[in-house]
Amino acid sequence: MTVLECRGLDAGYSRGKACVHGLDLSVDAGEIVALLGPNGAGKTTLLTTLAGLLPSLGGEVSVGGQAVRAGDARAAVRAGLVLVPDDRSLFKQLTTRQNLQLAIRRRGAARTEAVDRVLDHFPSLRARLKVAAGELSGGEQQMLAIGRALLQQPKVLLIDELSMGLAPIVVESILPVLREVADNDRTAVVLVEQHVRLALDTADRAVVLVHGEIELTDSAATLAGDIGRVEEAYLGSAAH
Ligand SMILES: Nc1ncnc2c1ncn2[C@@H]1O[C@H](COP(=O)(O)OP(=O)(O)OP(=O)(O)O)[C@@H](O)[C@H]1O
Repeated sequence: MTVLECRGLDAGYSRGKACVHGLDLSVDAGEIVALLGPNGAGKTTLLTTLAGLLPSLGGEVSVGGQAVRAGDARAAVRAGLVLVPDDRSLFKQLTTRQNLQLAIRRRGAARTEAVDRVLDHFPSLRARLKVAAGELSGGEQQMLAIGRALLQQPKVLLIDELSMGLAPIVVESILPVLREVADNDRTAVVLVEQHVRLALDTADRAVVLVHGEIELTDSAATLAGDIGRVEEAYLGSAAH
């Protein structure tokens, strides 16, 4: 079942200068889509626009069949579009626990239960609950950023540059959590990831964005078995 639908989406930083052009993209509930592409392809711009942090320059976005008002971050979160930005945007002076608690409006037992579920996903955060987010390791910060996003009960989790600055072993411990969330909660995940191999191993489908347009899309398993097609799509970008 389609949960996220973009039709003819134009995105960019000023009118008449779109860097994502007429993008059509559908993502199913429980599906992980790896959004790949060279530097400057428009991946961050697309996620930021979906999250309502940038006004879109045209086209439509809907979640669960309901149109989402463009350029309205609150409307995006209410619709279930939740972004984990590449800088992770944690409250660095606040503790891990406080960062998690700020993400949920619910009170009392429901809040404790929701935080507990996140800690089940990321057990290493349990020992770090009283530590300021700024003191956490890069991997712990990424876990906290994803945990905080999960507390907002996303229908579509948008993750920008998951592995930025992290050791591969740390990334490999985080990626299975996305699979669990997709499989068990039917959350859709759009994952921007520079490590193509890791992304293809985790995702159901991959989309290669080049100069703001979809150059290639196929099942992740198919592309993992023919990585040359992905490389060609990237290299093709140099010829544009
Ligand atoms: N704040 C900004 N203002 C104006 N133009 C921007 C801004 N941020 C990015 N751009 C431009 O928008 C285009 C798309 O950039 P974007 O960051 O979305 O690409 P990306 O695929 O995420 O690449 P990267 O992996 O390098 O982050 C690029 O040409 C970039 O220079």
